[in-house]
Amino acid sequence: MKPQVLTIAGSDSGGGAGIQADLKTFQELGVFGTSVLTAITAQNTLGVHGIEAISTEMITRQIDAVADDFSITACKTGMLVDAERIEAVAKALERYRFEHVVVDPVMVAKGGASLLQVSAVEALRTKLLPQATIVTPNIPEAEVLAGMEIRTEADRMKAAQVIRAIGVDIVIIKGGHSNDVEAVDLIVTESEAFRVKAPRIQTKDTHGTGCTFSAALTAELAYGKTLRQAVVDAKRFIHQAIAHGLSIGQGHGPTNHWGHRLAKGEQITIDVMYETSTR
Ligand SMILES: Nc1ncnc2c1ncn2[C@@H]1O[C@H](COP(=O)(O)OP(=O)(O)OP(=O)(O)O)[C@@H](O)[C@H]1O
Ligand SMILES: Cc1ncc(CO)c(N)n1
Repeated sequence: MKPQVLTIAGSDSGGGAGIQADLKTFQELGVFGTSVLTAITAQNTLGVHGIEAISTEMITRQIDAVADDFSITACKTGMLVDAERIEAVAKALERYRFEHVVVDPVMVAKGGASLLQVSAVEALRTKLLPQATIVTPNIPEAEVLAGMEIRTEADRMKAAQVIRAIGVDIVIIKGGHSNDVEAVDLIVTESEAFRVKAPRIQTKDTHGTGCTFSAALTAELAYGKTLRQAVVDAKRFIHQAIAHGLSIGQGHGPTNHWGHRLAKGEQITIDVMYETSTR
C-alpha cells in the first residue's frame, strides 16, 4: 500500500510554503498527501498580506475525516495561528496517535510576518510538543521554545536538550539561519546526537525551506526509513530544491520542488557527524 501522509498547516497563496509546499513535496516523493487547513494566508514572495483562520470545529472535522478513512503513518504540522487551534490539533493527535508526528513550530514568515500569536507559545510547549515524535525548529524558534539564546554550538546542544525535556523524543535544530559556510542541522535523540551538513547555497530564494524540509522528512519516515536515513534524504531534497531555484517573484522566491529531478547524476555530499556526547 502507498504510504499515506497528512499535513496540518496554513495555505500560502504564493505556492512556495505551507500546505502547497507540503503537497508538492509529498507528490515528488511518491507518497499520498492529505491536508488539513488551519488558515488561509494572502501571501506572495514579498510578504503576508492577510490571514484568515479556519474555525477549530472545521479543523477537527477535517482531521477526523482524513484519519477515519486513510491509513496515515506520518503527519506534520505547520502554521497553527493561535493557542485555540493548537489545542484542537493536539487533542485530535492524541486521539489518533499517528506513528510519526513531525511538528514544524512555525512562528514567523521569511518577510517577518507573525504566523503564530506570541501568547500561543505556551500551548505549543505544553499541549502540542508532548504529542510530537519530532520537532524541527530553526534557530530563532529553538531560542523561543528553550527560553535561551543560541550563539554557539554548545548553546544549540543545550537548547535541544531543554526542548527534549518538554516531552518530545527527537529535536532537530536547523541551521538555515546561521552564518556558517555550510547549512548544518543538529539532531538530538535520547541516545545519540549527530549533525547533518550540506553546502550552503548563496541565494535569497529560500521561501518555504522549513516547510519543504519537514514535509520531505515526513514522507521519508512514512516509507519506514531510519531517522538518520530519513534526515539525510530530506536534507538532500531541500538542498536540490534550493540549488535549482526558479528565480520567480520579486522577494524571497520559492524553492523548486522538482529540483531533485533536475539534479539526477549531480554529486552532492551530505556529511553525517556523530557527537561523542548528547550533553
Ligand atoms: N541557503 C541554504 N543552503 C543550503 N541549505 C539551506 C539553506 N537555507 C536553509 N537550508 C536548509 O534548509 C532546511 C530548512 O532550514 P531553515 O532553517 O531555512 O528553516 P526555516 O527557517 O524553518 O524555514 P522557513 O523560513 O520556511 O520557515 C535545513 O535543512 C537548512 O539547513
Ligand atoms: C502558510 C505558511 N506556512 C508557513 C510559512 C513559513 O515558511 C509561511 N510563510 N506560510
